[in-house]
Amino acid sequence: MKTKTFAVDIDGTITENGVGRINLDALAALRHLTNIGHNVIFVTGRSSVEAYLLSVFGGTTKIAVGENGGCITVDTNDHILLGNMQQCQHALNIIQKEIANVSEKPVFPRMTEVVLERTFDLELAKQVVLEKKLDVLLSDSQYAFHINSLGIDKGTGFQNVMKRLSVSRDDVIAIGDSATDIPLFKTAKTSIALGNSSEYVKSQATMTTNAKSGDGVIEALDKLAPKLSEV
Ligand SMILES: O=C(O)COP(=O)(O)O
Repeated sequence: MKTKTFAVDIDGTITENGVGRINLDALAALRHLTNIGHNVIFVTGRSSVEAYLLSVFGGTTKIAVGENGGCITVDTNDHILLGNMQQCQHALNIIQKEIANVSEKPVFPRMTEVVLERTFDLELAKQVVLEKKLDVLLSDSQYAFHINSLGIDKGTGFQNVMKRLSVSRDDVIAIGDSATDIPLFKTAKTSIALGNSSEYVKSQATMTTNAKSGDGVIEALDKLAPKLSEV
């Protein structure tokens, strides 16, 4: 059996979205996959340091894609910056002039992106980005809105990791729940949208689960289990 690489979202996938509390059974299942030789890599809109720490304490593969693909942490003091913070800050200034109630969300420090409270109409902000020809991408993780440099998403960030680990698409399994996970789904042969995903997100995955978040992760891993015995 060949080593598989799991690309796993955090919020809404192994945590209760908005609360940040980990489903311990889901984490134990991911640790088990790591123990039997698979890669389990967190790919999140959180900072890559949070995801890296989760991999240390959780016992999964120690490399993390954060900031929606803008930043990869490969070691305690080794971060690969793919996005450009200045571009995102510039876009924020312009969006704030055009739209009310746009404020930064208090989050752990970011190196390549801006994170916003979900307190305004994202579609309106996307119009501003188009009209002003800003080089950024706006997205909604259901936990926060994000401003990332154009060309940066979870898919491009994870492709960088695939190259580093010499992993091919055929051996990647992506698990997620929100629109920001769709580019990640596209990097994987098998993609799993959890029960708490919107119908649109589900339509972009190759598999769906009935159960939500962490329970959905366990349901998906049970379905895949026959293919995932010791490598
Ligand atoms: O948006 C965030 O900061 C976290 O969201 P994610 O872990 O679902 O990507």
